[in-house]
Amino acid sequence: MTLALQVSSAWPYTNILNPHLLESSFSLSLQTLLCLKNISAAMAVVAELSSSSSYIKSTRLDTSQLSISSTHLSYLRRQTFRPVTRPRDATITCSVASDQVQAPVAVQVADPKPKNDCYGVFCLTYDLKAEEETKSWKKTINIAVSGAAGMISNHLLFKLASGEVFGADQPIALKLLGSERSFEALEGVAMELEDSLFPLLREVKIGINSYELFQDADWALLIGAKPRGPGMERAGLLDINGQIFAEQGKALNAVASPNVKVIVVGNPCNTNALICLKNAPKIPPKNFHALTRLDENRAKCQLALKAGVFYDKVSNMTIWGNHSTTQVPDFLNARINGLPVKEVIKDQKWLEEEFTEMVQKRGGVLIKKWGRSSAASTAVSIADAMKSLVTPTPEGDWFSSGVYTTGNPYGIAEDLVFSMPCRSKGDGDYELVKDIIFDEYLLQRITKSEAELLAEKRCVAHLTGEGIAVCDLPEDTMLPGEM
Ligand SMILES: NC(=O)C1=CN([C@@H]2O[C@H](COP(=O)(O)OP(=O)(O)OC[C@H]3O[C@@H](n4cnc5c(N)ncnc54)[C@H](OP(=O)(O)O)[C@@H]3O)[C@@H](O)[C@H]2O)C=CC1
Ligand SMILES: O=C([O-])CC(=O)C(=O)O
Repeated sequence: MTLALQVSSAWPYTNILNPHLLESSFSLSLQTLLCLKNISAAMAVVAELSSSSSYIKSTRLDTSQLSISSTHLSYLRRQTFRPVTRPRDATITCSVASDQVQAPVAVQVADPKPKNDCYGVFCLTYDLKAEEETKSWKKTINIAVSGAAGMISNHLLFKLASGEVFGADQPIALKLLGSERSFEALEGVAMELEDSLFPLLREVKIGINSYELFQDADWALLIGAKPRGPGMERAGLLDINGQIFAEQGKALNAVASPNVKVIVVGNPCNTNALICLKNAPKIPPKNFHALTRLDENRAKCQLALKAGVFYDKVSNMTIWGNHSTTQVPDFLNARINGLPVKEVIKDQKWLEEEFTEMVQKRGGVLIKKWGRSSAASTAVSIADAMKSLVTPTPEGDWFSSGVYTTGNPYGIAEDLVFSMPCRSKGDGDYELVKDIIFDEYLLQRITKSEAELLAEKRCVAHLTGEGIAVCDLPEDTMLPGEM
């Protein structure tokens, strides 16, 4: 919106710094500052804005425009200012000659509809339809990301912004959710996004309020979660993280696009996804996914290594069940060069024991080497999971995703989020693959993972609206990253 102001030296520029006005990012034209008399006065203001105010996060001055971007509402709250309801984005223009002195006049609000908060360069307005190169682009989609200052996001956001997932004609808006703790880091992330000059990245918003950040989200990538600390019981982790995902489910239900696609990454991701969907009754349960694509990718890699082929020759790889050490990498239905795995790798013992355990515990082995959990490969797998939903699945193949079991054709207990084989037409939706074969070994392993998820579900009953929680989790299972 536009605020028309007449500015004079009698209107001290410190008013510009009024935190109530600074409720959101705004820009001042250089011309406005020239009202303060001359260019050196303007430069002095810039210097002072930069140095004296802790809530001014960056200033930029070029020959035509000074933009001061700062200020998230929540950030201001931390500065103990109590923001009042103000226009969110203001352009202050000056209509007086630089040497004129005038008394301040009343602020006129030209457009009462507030524009969303935005970060830095992403506050500039643009018209995609006005440019030849962007005229044919699709409508901008909103992608909300939680845990946006974390390690996985740090890889993922740049892949999304590059156009790798949605293509070169799909502009995107990133809505980055952090917390009090991570707000500064989130600003760092936003600055790096600014400096990357991605043509497709049209909007970036950062904040700590899921109801603001999830507004009209077309995709929600829920990555933020508390890691399991030393001495923490799995039941404790389920409860702490479950509360985060219950809250985020409510926020999605209230403000996201009704057909939002949700990918839950934060662990324990299957049960977090179940909690999230139970708290979002307006969104189809089918739209919720728990990320098991990393497990699929890990399994493909190990089969390729054993068979002595490159990993692009491995297809039809299903991960069944929970993203935990009970997950089942299905070598019965997988293929190498189009042939059943068992025709290529004849070592059944290796498949049942070494291969299976290697995939289940790959995350933990990596943590031992790296000193931190898989971040880059997880980001790649999130991008893969999204691409699998927005591009048609190649004929005869499928991908794995943790999805809602109700109506599944495999006899898996209803009302869980369970990794299963899916195919997509590329419309964001998926269907479960029907022609799957089972043997005793596979069924037994699937049953173990199912039992674990049923136990997790009982343990979070207080978060899914199903009564009192009872935690009888199996002792011998862990997250992939735990050792
Ligand atoms: N499904 C899968 O295949 C995989 C899942 N994961 C899981 O993804 C999640 C994120 O991993 P990664 O990015 O490496 O982790 P990081 O620790 O780098 O970042 C995670 C973010 O989670 C948020 N967070 C931390 N503690 C809490 C808390 N108590 N409450 C709310 N949020 C918290 C923090 O953001 P903020 O302070 O902004 O809230 C932090 O930035 C983890 O749960 C991890 O186990 C990891 C690898 C694979
Ligand atoms: O347990 C973790 O946090 C890491 C994880 O999920 C994985 O590597 O698959």
